[in-house]
Amino acid sequence: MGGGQKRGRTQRRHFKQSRENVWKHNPKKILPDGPSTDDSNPTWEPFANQNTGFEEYYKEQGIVPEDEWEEFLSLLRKPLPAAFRINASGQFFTDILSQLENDFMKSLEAEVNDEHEIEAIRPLPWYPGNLAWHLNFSRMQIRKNQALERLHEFLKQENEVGNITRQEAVSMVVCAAPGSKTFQLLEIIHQSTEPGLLPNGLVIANDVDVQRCNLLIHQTKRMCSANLIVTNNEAQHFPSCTLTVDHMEAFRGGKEELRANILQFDRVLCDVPCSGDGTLRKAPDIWRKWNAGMGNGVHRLQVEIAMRGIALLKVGGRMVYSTCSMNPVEDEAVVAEILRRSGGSVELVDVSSELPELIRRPGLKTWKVKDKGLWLTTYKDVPIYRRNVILPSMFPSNQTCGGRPVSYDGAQEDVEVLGSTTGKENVTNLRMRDQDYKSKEHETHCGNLQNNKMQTDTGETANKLQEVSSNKSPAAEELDGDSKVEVSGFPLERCLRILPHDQNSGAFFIAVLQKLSHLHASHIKQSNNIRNKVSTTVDFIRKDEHEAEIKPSEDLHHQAVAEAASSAKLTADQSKENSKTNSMCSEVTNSEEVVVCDDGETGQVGKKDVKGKLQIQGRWRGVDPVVLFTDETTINSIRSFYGINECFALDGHLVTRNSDANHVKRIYYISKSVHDVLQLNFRVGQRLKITSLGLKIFERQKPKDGSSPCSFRLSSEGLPLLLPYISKQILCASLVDFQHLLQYRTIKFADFVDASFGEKASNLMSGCCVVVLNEGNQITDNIVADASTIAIVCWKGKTNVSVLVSPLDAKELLERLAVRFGSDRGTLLEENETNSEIDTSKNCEDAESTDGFEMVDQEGF
Ligand SMILES: C[S@@+](CC[C@H](N)C(=O)[O-])C[C@H]1O[C@@H](n2cnc3c(N)ncnc32)[C@H](O)[C@@H]1O
Repeated sequence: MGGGQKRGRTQRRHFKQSRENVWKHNPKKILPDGPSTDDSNPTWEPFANQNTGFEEYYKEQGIVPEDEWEEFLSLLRKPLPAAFRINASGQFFTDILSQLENDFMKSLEAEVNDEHEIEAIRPLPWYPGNLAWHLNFSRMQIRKNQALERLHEFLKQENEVGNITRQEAVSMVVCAAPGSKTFQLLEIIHQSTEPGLLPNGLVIANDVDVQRCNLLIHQTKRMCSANLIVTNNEAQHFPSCTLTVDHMEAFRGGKEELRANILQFDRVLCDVPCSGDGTLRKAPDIWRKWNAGMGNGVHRLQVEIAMRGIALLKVGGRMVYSTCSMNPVEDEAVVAEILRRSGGSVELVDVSSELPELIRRPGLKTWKVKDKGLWLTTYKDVPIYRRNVILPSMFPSNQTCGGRPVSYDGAQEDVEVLGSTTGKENVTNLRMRDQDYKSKEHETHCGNLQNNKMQTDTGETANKLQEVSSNKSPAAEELDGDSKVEVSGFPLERCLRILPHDQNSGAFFIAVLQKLSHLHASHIKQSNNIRNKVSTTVDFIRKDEHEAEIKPSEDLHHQAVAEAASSAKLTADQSKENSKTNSMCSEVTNSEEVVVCDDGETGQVGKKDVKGKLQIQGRWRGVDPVVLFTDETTINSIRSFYGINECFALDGHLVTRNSDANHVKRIYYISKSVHDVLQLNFRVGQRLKITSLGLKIFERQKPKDGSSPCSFRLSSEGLPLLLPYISKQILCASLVDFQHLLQYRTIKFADFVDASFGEKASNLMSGCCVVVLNEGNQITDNIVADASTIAIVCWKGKTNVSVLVSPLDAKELLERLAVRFGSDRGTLLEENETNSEIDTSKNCEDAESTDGFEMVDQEGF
């Protein structure tokens, strides 16, 4: 795997930047007032864990009642306890659960050191099946505490092999950390399918940052899923993969086929980029950096990404919008803007009865915006020269200077006089920390407002503009009297905010949205107009002639196309982005999934597509094209060598990143759902920039002596999928011989305890083989494998059998066998560590027993 090591180092460096590190060279002095200033005398000092700007901001926003404020701050200043989730689709998940419940929980009883907690380690009460766990120690404490050493080792190892995933407790509610939420989504689709079958669905995970894409690929590789595509597009311009009006001409009379050719999603998770102040406990450097402008700065992008998510959603589908920020400008304001722009096509779902054990707070109905030290309660107060930064959508009413909301007509309902709606009645089912919770700040605002209706005039606006032009700040004057506050009429209390002191976690914001009908083309156009209005400097979406042709009364398909059109036609605009994309790609030329593209050959497109393909070469340069692997000779030789049952389809399911079949090194298996998306992507001219897809199933491996008739070995990741369909090159070993193989890595035929096993092994064809653990001393002539079968990929040489499993995986498997079958764990593990030094590749060239990816410990333990 060329470049694995290099990539590992780069990733480590990249992710170390955000690590828990409270003693760090701090070149900037910390002002008591918040953000730092330049300082030529660098000091070595711990990160400040206070920022008066932060405190003032959140007190004013009223996200925490006054009597909880000290507790809130005190928790924010403590390191975040570690949390992890057991991979329920892992073969050993019940063993791991039992080890945690029966071994670690008991043995660590004495180790509690936190006044908030009575147990050292406990399952999260709101997460089903005891599959998510909370440790009352930060990762730093775990690393340093000797009593926790055994637990630390256990967590590290299980995390590395994919049996558990470190994940922040509150982010388990939904979505993906660098891969962990995607992993969780994959688990969900796999669990809903019978063992041994591939799910009908798929997950497309997208990130604009190619380094994060690579980390995500690494994390999700452990899930061994053929139903994943990782893309590297800008989310706000995520391609539609929808056949547009031009294409539709070619499909007259074939609407059914056309329907199948629209890429729309049942679920979308928008875990958007944010200021991240909900992660203060694990990233304390945010204390130093935080300022109110951070939230304002990402609001526009968040709205754009969320709206793109809505456009890509099927009618009836749901989207989760989430941030790890507590800031209402990034949270409620964005949700309100989605509802406003969607014009009744989207509803905010009441999820108050879900996960009743999870303590959460309702979303705010009112908030303010802070800019350059000024508190702004309404857009009318925004000085003209700040209007390209502070947008109407940041305020609860989205009211412009003209007194009208800038969105669709129905958005008028969004403006209410404060006091008329608090939304409190909608949140009675939530398990609140304080059932009567209602921010005192809110009450104050409400009280003040009841006598102060919102101004919807024009005269006052004119006065303000005059004041602005004379360089005075009308906002400052009005705020002195705290005379008015806007309140959103949307049911924003249905959003949830989780605060650190609710359950000793980080902070998180979640909103669940459901698409009720297609977005009206005019809303899309209006959104574009809004963008043009609010900023003359940003031109996100090119005007689209086809959009205007689509009549709202046309059939559903047309509406779906209209929705998608907002970015389907971005292709031309995206050429502007090319230089950026290309430079990103050039950073990853050594990676496994994203490598330098020598030619644009995809091998799968018709004449018409070739033109598109050449354009794509420019746009996606630096990314190897995905190519369906159709070389019949090779496929037949693989099928025949391993005796792969005909009912296991290979045709149309194998892809590579190399168009020259003779030089293909790795073959990936893709599900039918991934195949369909891939075909659609070819048809629309490869708009999706795919960095990885499917499951590595075969790898080229030549025996030194050329004795094996098959030049591809099985990959460990692909084995569980293929195993039930293999009838040749497969052996059944007793527990002791299986353990010896893992332990010594290479064993001569004559040295197996079970002589008949050695004999059968010697009779196999040279090359790759599979050794299955014979758990119940079954008759071994007819091996029936299923999802619970324990098996490893090996190599049959002239005189011996060697394992093609990484030393780490071998160690883990030995440990699991020891726990399950009660073998002498200590001896076996010690010996295994010694033997892992043995060169496993002595039988064959290119033997990659470790799969070559250096572990990144950022998200580990
Ligand atoms: C809060 S993180 C969450 C992402 C992911 N769910 C995770 O936890 O790793 C935001 C992610 O958005 C990515 N991002 C930032 N801007 C983006 C954009 N315009 N399009 C797509 N991804 C973007 C960042 O690289 C980052 O990985």
